[in-house]
Amino acid sequence: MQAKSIPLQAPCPLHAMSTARPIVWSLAASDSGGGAGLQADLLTLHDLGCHGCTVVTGITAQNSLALERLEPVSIEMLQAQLNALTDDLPATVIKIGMLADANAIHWLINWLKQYKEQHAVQVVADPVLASSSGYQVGHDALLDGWRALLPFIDLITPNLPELAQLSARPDAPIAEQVALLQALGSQAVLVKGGHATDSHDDGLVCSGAIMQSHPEVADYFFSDSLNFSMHSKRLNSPHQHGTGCVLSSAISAFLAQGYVMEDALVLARAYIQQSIAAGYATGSGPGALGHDGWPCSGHVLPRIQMEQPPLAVSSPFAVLSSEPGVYPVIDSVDMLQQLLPLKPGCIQLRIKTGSDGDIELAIMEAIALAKKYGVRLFINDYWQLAIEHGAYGVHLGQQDLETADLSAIQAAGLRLGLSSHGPFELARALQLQPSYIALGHIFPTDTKQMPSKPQGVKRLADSIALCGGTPTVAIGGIDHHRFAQVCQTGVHGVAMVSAITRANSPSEALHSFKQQWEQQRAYHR
Ligand SMILES: Cc1ncc(COP(=O)(O)OP(=O)(O)O)c(N)n1
Ligand SMILES: Cc1ncsc1CCOP(=O)(O)O
Repeated sequence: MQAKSIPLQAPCPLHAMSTARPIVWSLAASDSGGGAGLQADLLTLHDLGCHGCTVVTGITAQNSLALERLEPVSIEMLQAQLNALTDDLPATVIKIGMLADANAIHWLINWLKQYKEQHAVQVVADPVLASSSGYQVGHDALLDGWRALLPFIDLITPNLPELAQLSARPDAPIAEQVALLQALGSQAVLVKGGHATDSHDDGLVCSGAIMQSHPEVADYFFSDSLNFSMHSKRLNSPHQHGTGCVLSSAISAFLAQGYVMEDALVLARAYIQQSIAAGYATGSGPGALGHDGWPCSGHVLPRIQMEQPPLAVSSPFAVLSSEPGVYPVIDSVDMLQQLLPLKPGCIQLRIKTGSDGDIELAIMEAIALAKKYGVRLFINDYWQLAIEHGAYGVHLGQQDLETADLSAIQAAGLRLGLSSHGPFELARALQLQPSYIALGHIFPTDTKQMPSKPQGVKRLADSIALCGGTPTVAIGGIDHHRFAQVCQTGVHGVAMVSAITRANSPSEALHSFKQQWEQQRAYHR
């Protein structure tokens, strides 16, 4: 197994932000100390490329040491603020924080019900039931109000004490407490494990024991279609006032930017990690989080755990001998024969139909031919045959991870390429330390039905930054018109199906892409 490292460019992310800022409303209370509440929400939303509007639900007198007084605003004033925003500044996402009065919650439920019937809006709620300094915001009537609000919330983000209050079952395992919230109408729940971290690896038991010395913080996500946990290194900064507000605002911002829920959660967790690291003292108590912009470094990404036992490998997969470069993805030995003399950076055999016998024959022939020309051949899906016949590498999708024997691929010294379709899958792929990560689809494609939306080059650049030293390959809808902008992101390889295989002359098309690649790489190095 070779260990030659590839010179990788550190691309400057183009940022996933455009000049048009999606609007997010924050319904929350003002924190006179500036570290939490509306103030933290606005800083976060702006930092992540959104425009924050505020609906003040209450005013607090607090500093870094204590919350001394809280005054709810009147229902009339709530209504006036919401009316003012509705016509002129409609929300993409509504973030709800501290609600200080049970009557106001019941009024809000009716209002939200109507608003959601008329507008495509997502609602993220952080049920602030007690301040971090110990001030109890609510009692039974407020809790009942929150429970009645649950069916109108797309994601609720309680910490463990808040979950215990909402479920009224503090001693039950987390999953049981969440099931109670789901029975009341919760669609998705993110339980923040930062407070009590008797962090059992199955994530399902909460003894309530405080173990602030535990090296990891874990958050647990539950929805109808997906459950997973996110694990991050515990940062022992004293300056963590407002973390819940920043997390829920960050999730709202990423949702408003068009990310699906699991991607928004992973990016928000990365943002929190970065924000805690940038925390700073304000007064003589716990200070505020820093706001350091779009997450663009892999070390802030959480470790994702979905399965029992978790997917793991003991060491990195074999590294590529050089960057992937121009990377045709083809489905026949015939096409391989046409392209190999042009020596593409890599090539992939991706056969989706045919008998087992024909497929094995094709794989054997392809491996022999690629060796003859000294071209690195990846086999899509058929990892056992790739091992058996000595391919250079294997390319797998995330669903293939459920059945593939990663240790066997690694032990055989084969390189592993993994697909990803967004930050959640990217984080999951990175923790397996593959030889490269494919990022796609970048543009609309007719070649394959995709469950996700095209990412575009801005997100491609952001993902490349998150991958750090792991080589990246862009795929999906890349043709002659789009090739240059893809190369400019600093990606290490460009995989293409139709732009090469459906060209009048596939070999001429490959030749031209190779020339452009050399020019672009020389220019951007
Ligand atoms: C380089 C490269 N990137 C992505 C894919 C897609 O692989 P996968 O997710 O396994 O989907 P199928 O190719 O099996 O449809 C790829 N093949 N190559
Ligand atoms: C296999 C695959 N995986 C993500 S997009 C894609 C198809 C890419 O094909 P094309 O280059 O023709 O758009």
